[in-house]
Amino acid sequence: MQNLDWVVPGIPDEMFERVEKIPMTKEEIRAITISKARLRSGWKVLDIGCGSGSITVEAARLVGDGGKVTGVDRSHDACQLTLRNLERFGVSARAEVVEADAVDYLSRGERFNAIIVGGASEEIEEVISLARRCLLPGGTLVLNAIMLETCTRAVASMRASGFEGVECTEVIVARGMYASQGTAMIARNPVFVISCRVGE
Ligand SMILES: C[S@@+](CC[C@H](N)C(=O)[O-])C[C@H]1O[C@@H](n2cnc3c(N)ncnc32)[C@H](O)[C@@H]1O
Repeated sequence: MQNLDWVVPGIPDEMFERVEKIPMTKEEIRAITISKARLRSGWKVLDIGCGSGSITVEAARLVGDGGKVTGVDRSHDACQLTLRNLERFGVSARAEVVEADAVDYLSRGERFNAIIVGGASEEIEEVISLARRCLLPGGTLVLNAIMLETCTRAVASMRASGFEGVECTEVIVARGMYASQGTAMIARNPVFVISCRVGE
């Protein structure tokens, strides 16, 4: 396996185990999403809709041995894949994976320093309002959305829930594909990264 001595997010996509039909947040989106979460060493992080586990893995690398990441997904196969990717990158001891629906899990009321949401767009208002109650002072919430409607609903809901520093970034990435005559830039789908924080 490629050397992973760096500490900033940026594990190449191809290093993760992938399974057909289980989505994965792509490398550049992942880096921006994690940057907006302002993760600190020792933090407790919740990754809702952990999918292939790429965000769970990167967060587990960043929070260090004193921190902990909980990946939650309603798909059994996604949970199993996340567990395998945690193992693959040697960070299983800093993480747990729970098979559950986002709203059900957040309703348990466990407290976190940061919550990252990659799924659950249908019930985004409820997820945001529950996340507000689960976040510790100074905590951060970051959501990824592909639909404009989800983005506007999320921004309105964050403001209504009393979050500070609500911001939305649309990330449009094009990657070079090398062909015999040169390099064609192939666009990926735009993704909204919506973030906010709880006051100290
Ligand atoms: C785009 S993927 C997230 C990818 C993930 N961030 C990664 O790095 O691989 C969205 C995931 O959210 C999960 N999901 C969607 N709605 C959910 C809900 N209501 N509760 C729990 N998980 C949900 C899906 O099963 C899917 O695995």
